[in-house]
Amino acid sequence: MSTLAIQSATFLSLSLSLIWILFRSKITSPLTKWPLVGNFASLIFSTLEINDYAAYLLGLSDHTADLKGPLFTGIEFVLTSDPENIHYICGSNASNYYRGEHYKDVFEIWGDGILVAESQWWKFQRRLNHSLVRQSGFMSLVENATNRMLKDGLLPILDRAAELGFWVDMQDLSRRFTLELTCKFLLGIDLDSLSVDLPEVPFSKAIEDMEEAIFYRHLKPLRLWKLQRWLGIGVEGKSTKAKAILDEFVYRQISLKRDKIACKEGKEDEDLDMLSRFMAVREEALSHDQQAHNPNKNTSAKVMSDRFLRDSVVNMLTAGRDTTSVAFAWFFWLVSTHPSIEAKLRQELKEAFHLKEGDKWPYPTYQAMSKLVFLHGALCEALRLYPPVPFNRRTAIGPDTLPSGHRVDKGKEIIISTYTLGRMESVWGSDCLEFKPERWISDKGGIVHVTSNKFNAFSAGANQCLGKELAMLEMKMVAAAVVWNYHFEVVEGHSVDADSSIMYYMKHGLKVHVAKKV
Ligand code: HEM
Repeated sequence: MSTLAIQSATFLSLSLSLIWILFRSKITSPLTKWPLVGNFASLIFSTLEINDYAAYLLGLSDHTADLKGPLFTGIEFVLTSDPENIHYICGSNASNYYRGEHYKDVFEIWGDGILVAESQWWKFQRRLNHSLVRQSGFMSLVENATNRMLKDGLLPILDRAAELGFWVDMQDLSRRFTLELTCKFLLGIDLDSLSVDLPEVPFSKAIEDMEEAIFYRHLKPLRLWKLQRWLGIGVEGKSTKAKAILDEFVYRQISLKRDKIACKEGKEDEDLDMLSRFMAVREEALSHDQQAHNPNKNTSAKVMSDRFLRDSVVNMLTAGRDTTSVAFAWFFWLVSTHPSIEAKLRQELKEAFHLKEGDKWPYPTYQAMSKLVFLHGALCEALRLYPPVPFNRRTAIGPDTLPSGHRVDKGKEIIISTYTLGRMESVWGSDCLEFKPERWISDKGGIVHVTSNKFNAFSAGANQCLGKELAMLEMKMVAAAVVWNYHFEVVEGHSVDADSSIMYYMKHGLKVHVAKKV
């Protein structure tokens, strides 16, 4: 090698080492805004997963930090996990905050649906979806579908894995389970993705590809990812193809449902699925529109389009499926790695349903699930430590000062780190990182209710999750049946890490060996 090459290599490695030492050293705080790269310098050099990095930053800054991205990127936001700020932004001063100017662009998968809508259009959808999940018979539909999918889908797969000794990916199985269940109450269909050969479901994969692109849109300048989308390259290219697959599936379901309803013309329609109801609302809007003085012209016009049906389905599909499946994966992992808690969960099931070791699972009703206080605590703990939606964002409509004293200008984005909030010592105590279902049980044996500005997994205020009760019910029914029937052992060498996505997925899934208990 020539002397010049050796000198250049030495200079380069010395410079890199110096930069590395500067960024990693204690004298340089990650909260320091560097001239060109803003606060992102330390992020580039960090080996932490992004949510852990947010927790680390917030730990250094009393739980609120004003952050800036590299020059010309336009990335600038307040990151917070301060419960008082959360209460203020989502509750007492919520009227000064909205989802944001580019929100619909970033979350294009949701079209104009409830998860991205604002003002009157959001109110209309909120009322509609609320009435659908509360309609009589809906919970029984969910109960029957859950038990049937346990009996005919999930449990036979786990039995087979236990008998033949092969490992299964519990994250993948949970995702298939919640997909089947959501498709049942939303579209009234079975996909058969929980059959033993575990077939690929293209539109399910399409949703994951779109979610990956959404995550990176939070880290890239707007112009960059829009250019990538226009060029059809990288995750953006993948996301565009995914959208076409998803839309094709949903529009086909709408058309099939229309045919089905047409065939039943004149007969009483007993379908409880949400798509049938969205269609009925659309028909109603069409008939209202023919009246001369329809006071809700704007809403009606939106409801009348097929796009309304598409967006309603996609919003409910992603809201109901991904969140719950992520919660399952972390719950099963926590239980499999905490044998004393697994034993307490089994003990609770024995007492509640008069079971002895080896008894067959009785598939209790959903009302009976309210007896399971320890299970409730264990699920809340999983949601606290591993919230399926690890962050949420809002944008200031006008200038404001947060309770933490931070100024926010008009248009400033605020990112709420739900992940950090669940791990804060000042909120949860010195054992905040421990999996302790007992913290959710009162001295009298009842459930401890924690306000949503401290336990934010389902968000807070007006936009709080509409499916919270449904999700808790579904999780209890599945978790109880699985914990009673099986014990999981994580496959040796399998690493359980979080993925970079808007959902707190496990990067490599959850590979477990299954042992039968019954
Ligand atoms: C463990 C399970 C779940 C978690 C952790 C969860 C979490 C959340 C969060 C954090 C939000 C707020 C999003 C925002 O502010 O932009 C939300 C909203 C929502 N969730 Fe859930 N969710 C779960 C299950 C479900 C289920 C099963 C359904 C459907 C039946 C559902 C339907 C919705 C809807 C419709 C909204 C929009 C509410 C609005 O903007 O008014 N969720 N959820």
